[in-house]
Amino acid sequence: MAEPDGPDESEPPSPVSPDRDPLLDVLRTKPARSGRTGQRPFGSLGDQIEVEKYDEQLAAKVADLKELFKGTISRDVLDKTRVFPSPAREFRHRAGPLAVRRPCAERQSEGISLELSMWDPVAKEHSLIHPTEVPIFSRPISVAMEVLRTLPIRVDPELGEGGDEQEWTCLDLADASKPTAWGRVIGHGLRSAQFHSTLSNELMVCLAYHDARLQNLKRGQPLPEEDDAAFENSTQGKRWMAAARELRSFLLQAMEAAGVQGAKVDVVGRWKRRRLAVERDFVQEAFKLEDGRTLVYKQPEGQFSNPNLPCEVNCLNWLCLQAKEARKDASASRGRRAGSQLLELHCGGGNNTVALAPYFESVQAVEINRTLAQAAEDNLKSNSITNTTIKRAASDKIDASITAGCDVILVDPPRAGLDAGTRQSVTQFDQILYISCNPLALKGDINHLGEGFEVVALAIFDMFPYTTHAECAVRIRRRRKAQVPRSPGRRKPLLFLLLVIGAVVMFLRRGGRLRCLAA
Ligand SMILES: C[S@@+](CC[C@H](N)C(=O)[O-])C[C@H]1O[C@@H](n2cnc3c(N)ncnc32)[C@H](O)[C@@H]1O
Repeated sequence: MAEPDGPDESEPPSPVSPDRDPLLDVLRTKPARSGRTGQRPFGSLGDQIEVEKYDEQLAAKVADLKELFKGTISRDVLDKTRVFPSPAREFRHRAGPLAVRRPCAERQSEGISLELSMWDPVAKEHSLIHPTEVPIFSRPISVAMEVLRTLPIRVDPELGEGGDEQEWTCLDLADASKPTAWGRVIGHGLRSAQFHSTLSNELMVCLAYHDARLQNLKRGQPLPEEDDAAFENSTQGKRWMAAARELRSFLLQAMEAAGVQGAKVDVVGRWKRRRLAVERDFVQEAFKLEDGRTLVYKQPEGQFSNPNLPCEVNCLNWLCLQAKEARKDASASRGRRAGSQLLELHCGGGNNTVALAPYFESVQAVEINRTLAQAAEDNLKSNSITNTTIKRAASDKIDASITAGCDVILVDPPRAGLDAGTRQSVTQFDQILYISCNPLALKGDINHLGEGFEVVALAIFDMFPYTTHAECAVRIRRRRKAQVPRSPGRRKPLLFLLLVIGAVVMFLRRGGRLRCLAA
């Protein structure tokens, strides 16, 4: 879903109730808000989440999606759509970046020291996030959000409500008579916070900072206090690390108090071209697939990963089944070895790669983003995958040496769908697996393949509950020659050829008869 190093595309879209804003209305009537994706903009978490209506809302979403795919996917396949619901609460393992705000005087007096807010593109304002009222975040994330609000972190006065320049002191939690030093360090320049958790209760909190001095520095140019050009050894870096360790221990205590089992917390600080991590700048995800394997994934800070992990596991299980089907299909029509080599584009950190590799003899995986390509390499190693090569490249710029021999392709493009070059190369494959977080782009790309291909399986994963968004996946195969429906346009040249042949035969026969008469 994410552009390389671009904005995080895994943000929660605006919650909507199905009767107010059905998908089709959004897709058909709203102008494209993010480039050519035609998608509704991602938005804030309001007060419209109705957990008790989850099933009803999902049913409406599925009906809308089936309606959308009518004419592109056969009736038979639509009827057999596999729908994978999400848990109705605590399903989101990513949140942010959420803007940090200084609370109004009234909230300060209630012990709130910072607020987290999100830009609401519908209301056109920042709306505050109260994780307890919006029960979609994983436990580690909601506990961390809640505790951050009350820790003595002193954010810059300019982040306050308009005109709220009032001074206030954040007192040390241990000694309520002393102002806290670590809270000042953590709060100084803090602009946003991002959260990333795992099913095994790991949590990474990433704090993004503004430092006016860095704006004008050239790449590689040090700050005055960076004696040996290393931020972590500068006074500022050391002070931040000490403060971040304090913060981490408060977060860990809060997890324990909330009964979050086996919690592990990391805190990362990010400035322009500078980054510090208390321990690690990634989380390690682990889960079990239906084929019995337990997979482990390193997910680097600030990079793409699917936000709804239960849905992600369903998606991987479905892909493994479809990989088997694609191979069976390919070998039935083209011989035993057909379908044994996979080309995967947009492999990211290797989520699908690691899951699918054992289902093929070899895999070539392509990713444009350097950090993700490296994470994919690491993930292959930690899962003992040896039949896969990762190539860092743009999907439309890969040469024949990579694609040679591959006859199954998997694509998982960003929200905009396939670019023109990749669309073209996909048509060379007999078996196509396509995962998409944008049904509209998926539909366009399937239609572009034309009549030579057919969708044979469709799955809907409810990756973004309470919104109009969903993740869809399809298996597409090239039709066998006899199955390709002839369009009237294609019949015309054939008809013409038959007429010409008929005329020539008639002419020859008449010529022969004349010669006979002359003899
Ligand atoms: C929706 S994500 C999927 C990532 C991965 N398959 C996963 O499940 O984690 C799309 C991925 O495509 C990558 N990407 C975007 N444009 C690309 C391009 N032109 N060529 C190759 N990869 C690209 C992004 O960096 C991102 O990792």
